[in-house]
Parts: sequence; structure tokens; C-alpha cells
Amino acid sequence: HEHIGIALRGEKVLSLRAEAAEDPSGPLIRQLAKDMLIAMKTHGGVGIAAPQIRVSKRVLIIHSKPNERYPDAPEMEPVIMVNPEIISYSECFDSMWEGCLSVPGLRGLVPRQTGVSVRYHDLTGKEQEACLQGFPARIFQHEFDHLEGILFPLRVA
Ligand SMILES: O=C(CSC(=O)[C@H](Cc1ccccc1)CC(F)(F)F)c1ccccc1
Ligand SMILES: [Zn+2]
Repeated sequence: HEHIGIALRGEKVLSLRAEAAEDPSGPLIRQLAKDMLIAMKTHGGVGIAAPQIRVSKRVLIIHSKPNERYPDAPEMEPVIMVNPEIISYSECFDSMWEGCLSVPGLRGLVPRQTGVSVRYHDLTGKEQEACLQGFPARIFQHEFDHLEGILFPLRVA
């Protein structure tokens, strides 16, 4: 499979507010999700957002799995979210080390809410809601920032 490249900090696509997907269950979004999954797996990420493969659309994937930095991270199937919205945040914050495929070689301690309640469309076009805590909530907030043109160094305390 051709190598799907990751956009790097400084590229305009990463600073834009991504556009809503008109048809969450259409062929374009399904192909985009496939490409994002390949790129995420190829580069060993635990999440990815469409702007990172240079598509300015509001699609993100979270795929928490144990890794060397967070060996007790929950193992989950990849969750593909189209047009995600944040319904509410928890009150508590914590700081965790983050990395980003678009900012290679940099790690930063980022304060974020520990929990988040989200609404999104899945690839069948069905509206879903999810309450995320811990590492999945962390990844979601990091990926949602990508849809707003925000990279994690901007949030480093
Ligand atoms: O696998 C990575 C590489 S960075 C990564 O997977 C980003 C997701 C992420 C990792 C760690 C904290 C928050 C988000 C995905 C990106 F780059 F596409 F946004 C990793 C980095 C730090 C801690 C645990 C895992
Ligand atoms: Zn990132």
C-alpha cells in the first residue's frame, strides 16, 4: 500500500478548522477512514485526525492500546468519529505526556480534563454518544484539537 504521509507542524492544513463532513456514511468518508487507519497503524499512533493526512474534514480515530509510556492504557477497538462534538467536560484535570505524529521527536506535559462526554456520527451515519475517561479521553481531546487547528505544544503548561 502506498505510504500515506503525515502532515508536519508548519503545514497550513494543520492550522485550519476542519470542515464538517456532509455525508458521514458516504463513500468519501469511508475511504478517508480507511486511509486514516492505515496511516495511524503505519506510524504506530494511538489516534489520528483527518487533517494529519492532509484532508481538512472533521473525522478522528481513537485507538487506545498499552504502549511503552502507558503500559496500563486500556486496549480498545479503533473508534471512528465523524463530526464529533463535545457535550461536556469533567471538572478534574490531569497532566500527561503527549506526543504527535505531526510533531516528531517532541513530547510535552499537557493539562487536560480527565473525562469528556462526546456526540458523533459513526460510518453508518448513526448518531452516537460516548463518555470517555482516562487515556481514551486524553487521546480524544488531542485529536479534537487537530480538527480546531491546535497542536499539543500550544497547550503545554
Ligand atoms: O504512540 C504514540 C505516538 S503520538 C500519538 O499516538 C498521537 C495521539 C496521542 C498520544 C499520546 C497522548 C495523546 C494523544 C496520535 C497523533 F499524533 F496522531 F495525534 C504515543 C505517544 C505518547 C504516549 C503514548 C503513545
Ligand atoms: Zn496529534
